[in-house]
Amino acid sequence: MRNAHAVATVRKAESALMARLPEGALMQRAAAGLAAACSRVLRRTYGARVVLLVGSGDNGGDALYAGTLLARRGASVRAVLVGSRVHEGGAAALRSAGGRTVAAPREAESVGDSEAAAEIAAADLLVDGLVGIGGSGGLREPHSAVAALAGAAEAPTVAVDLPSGIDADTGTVDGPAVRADVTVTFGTHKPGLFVDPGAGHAGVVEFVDIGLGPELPGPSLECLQAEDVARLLPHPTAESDKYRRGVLGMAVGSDRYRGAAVLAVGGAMRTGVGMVRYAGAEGVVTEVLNRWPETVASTLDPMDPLGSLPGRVAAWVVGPGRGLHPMAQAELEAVLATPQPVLADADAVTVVSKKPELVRERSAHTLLTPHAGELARLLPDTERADVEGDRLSSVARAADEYGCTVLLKGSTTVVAEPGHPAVANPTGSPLLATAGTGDVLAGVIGAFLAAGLAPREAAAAGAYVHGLAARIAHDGAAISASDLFDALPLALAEIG
Ligand SMILES: NC(=O)C1=CN([C@@H]2O[C@H](COP(=O)(O)OP(=O)(O)OC[C@H]3O[C@@H](n4cnc5c(N)ncnc54)[C@H](O)[C@@H]3O)[C@@H](O)[C@H]2O)[C@@H](O)CC1
Ligand SMILES: Nc1ncnc2c1ncn2[C@@H]1O[C@H](COP(=O)(O)OP(=O)(O)O)[C@@H](O)[C@H]1O
Ligand SMILES: [K+]
Repeated sequence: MRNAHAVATVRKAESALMARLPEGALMQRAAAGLAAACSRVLRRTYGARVVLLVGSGDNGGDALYAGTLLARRGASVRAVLVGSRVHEGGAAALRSAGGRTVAAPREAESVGDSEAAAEIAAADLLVDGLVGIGGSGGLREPHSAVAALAGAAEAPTVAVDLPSGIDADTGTVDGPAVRADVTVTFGTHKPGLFVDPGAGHAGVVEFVDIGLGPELPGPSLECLQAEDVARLLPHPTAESDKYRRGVLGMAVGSDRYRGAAVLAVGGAMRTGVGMVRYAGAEGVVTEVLNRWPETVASTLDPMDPLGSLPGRVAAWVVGPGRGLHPMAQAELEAVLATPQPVLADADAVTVVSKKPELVRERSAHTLLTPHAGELARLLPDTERADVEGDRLSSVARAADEYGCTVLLKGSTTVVAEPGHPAVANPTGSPLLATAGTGDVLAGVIGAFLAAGLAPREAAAAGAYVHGLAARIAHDGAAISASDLFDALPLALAEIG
């Protein structure tokens, strides 16, 4: 598990730890880890040209002390000083180790022709110490101009604590920001390293333990790793039978959207569900049975559709491709009236946004799985762009408002549940941005719910497996939702 803490929490823990340690000890620990990571990226430190981008805070201080260690190992180190002040101790240490400092021009227009620009262009390695957790808002000038030069340079970039220009708590990016190949983060991960667009700027995230652990409370965000998912996955045993493995009720697809039913049922089947009890219109039942003959399917009686919904299920998936007509709404209400956990996706999310009490007043578990547009509908005065701009706060707000688990799909899938840390999925991939993959996801998570996983864990594990399956299915060309069927068992086997 990778844990992340909000900046305010990190600050508090750091001051508690600093009070017990000699002055500067934490920065030395951070710098040692940072220098080691730089050496790994460089492979050969001796003779390498290392350029530090140094802002006026302690993030710059870390870069300067790490640069000092690299200079002592034979690197040629230049520090480009950006901003009104510099960490004096760090700058003095670097100079005494043979490094040089170069001031960047204060005016953004002059940065491009400066000595600093020439140093950045000729570097073998750039170290981004412009701003860390003390950053607020988008990068100001001349930081922004220096970040742009770093982006245009050929050298790999190692970011100190986090890429400058990303918001540490949310991962939002306002204007230019550093794109790192490696981010070396100290004490704990920062939420913005796991959530796009910040995550996309961080590259490979390396963690340096500076001894903060005992001072930290529980995380605000978790990022599951393969071993965490392996612990969650249901594994059939000798005593298993189809009922114990989990029976999933599925009210998905319609005459208009038959594919949604085939995709969602397939997602559940290929994740190892014990049994799917499917209910739908006659034409859809035929399609589902043609592709998945193992489905236990019933045709809804047009005179009494609710009466023909299957019973004896451990969990429900409702909504994908089901439509918004009154009958679909009545069906959703009937399913939500059962005591089983319910995953409500797509059209069902839209219905819930108009009747929040359907979920709020439920005592059984509900998992909503909106994309950004659907989440915007769930929240008052919220546009899609607001959700995309701050995925973490938006999904947490929806979970609180509806008193249930919410999984927000998209560039980083994030799961929130009141009273628990949010979860960010690390396996997502833009390969999944194609019609129907969300239907498959609903089936995958439904299989986990039916097997007895709690909604937060089912959602997080489902997103992980789904993203990994997309990567496995991808052999260089584009993939479509049906390609996930064969890849899902491979993803599950890879996780173990
Ligand atoms: N506090 C501690 O105990 C430790 C802190 N460490 C480092 O210290 C960093 C935090 O240091 P600071 O609190 O000094 O803060 P930062 O160094 O992150 O940033 C503060 C400086 O950046 C400027 N700044 C803020 N937002 C800006 C923007 N948008 N554009 C341009 N300039 C901006 C501020 O005016 C200020 O001068 C951490 O990220 C980490 O790298 C590490 O040394 C480990 C120990
Ligand atoms: N840019 C992206 N990067 C990573 N994953 C994405 C991206 N865009 C969409 N996805 C994923 O693709 C799936 C799309 O689901 P959804 O929006 O419900 O589409 P559909 O209803 O067509 O199936 C989700 O799992 C979502 O997280
Ligand atoms: K930084």
